[in-house]
Amino acid sequence: MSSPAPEASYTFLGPEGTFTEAALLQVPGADVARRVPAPTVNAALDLVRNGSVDAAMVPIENSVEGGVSATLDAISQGEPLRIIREVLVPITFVLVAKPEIRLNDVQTISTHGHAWAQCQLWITQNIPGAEYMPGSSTAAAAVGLLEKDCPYDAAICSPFVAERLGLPVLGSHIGDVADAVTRFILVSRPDVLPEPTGADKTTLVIPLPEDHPGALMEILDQFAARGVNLSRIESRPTGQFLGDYFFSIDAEGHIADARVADALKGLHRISPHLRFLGSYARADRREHSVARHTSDEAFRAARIWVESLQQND
Ligand SMILES: O=C(O)C(=O)Cc1ccccc1
Repeated sequence: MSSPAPEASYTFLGPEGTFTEAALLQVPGADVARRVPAPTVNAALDLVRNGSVDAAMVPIENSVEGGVSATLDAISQGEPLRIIREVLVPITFVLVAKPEIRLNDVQTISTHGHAWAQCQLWITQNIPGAEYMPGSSTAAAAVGLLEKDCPYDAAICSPFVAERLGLPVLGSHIGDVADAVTRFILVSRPDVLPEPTGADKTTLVIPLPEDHPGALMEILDQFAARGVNLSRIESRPTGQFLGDYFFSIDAEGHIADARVADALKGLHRISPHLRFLGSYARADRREHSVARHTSDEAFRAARIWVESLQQND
């Protein structure tokens, strides 16, 4: 199965109006599908794990701030999941406030941690000293402003949410980087493997084995030796004990490609508890070149040659 069935149902980091919902709406058919907002990434993934919905859209990586730790950790542990699609969304932030508040009055601001981190230059220049109150998403922070006794003055969200809620905009294009992009992933249960497209990505979670000097170099060598390029590598603590880490890696190619499959075999020998989180089409459709000696044909010829040598007759 290469994509969710036409009648598929979805969850996303909500409420309505998050950048994550905008990412979900790029999935064909999602605009007319059942869409269930979830309050956190973990809650969204649990709805997939317990079968309440078919797939969840969650943020994974930002061009300015890097990996979204909550997502990297949630997909790396617990019941296995599969990434079946990635979506890129250009991000533009606005500052909205309660109706009676002017820019000079803003003392406290709520938003998602990644949005806050990406607006630091504007905040420092325009409201130095403003205090941050963490929010579960940009849209949740904006909606909160409409509630009685909201404990903060302003929120950072998308222009779309500001307009829909009718909130006064005190600053537009407040992100530090004009063309920031966030990458989102569509996650399903592990019975789905999208077909290779020729421009694919494979995501892996590789625990760093204990008492294995040079393990990281050996892990990286599995990719290098087979001409598999990496597009993201991050280390995250497992939470078990100090110094216990796993690597979250995106590699170019699909598990159906011989060089990727062969790298996975090598990785399994070094770190047997590694997790395959899926092979799926790259959002930018960029194809990568494959050297002749790492092509499917080269691997096939090498296997046939060895098998012929192993025969006794
Ligand atoms: O809070 C949102 O709207 C999200 O979807 C998470 C997020 C936050 C900041 C940048 C991109 C995505």
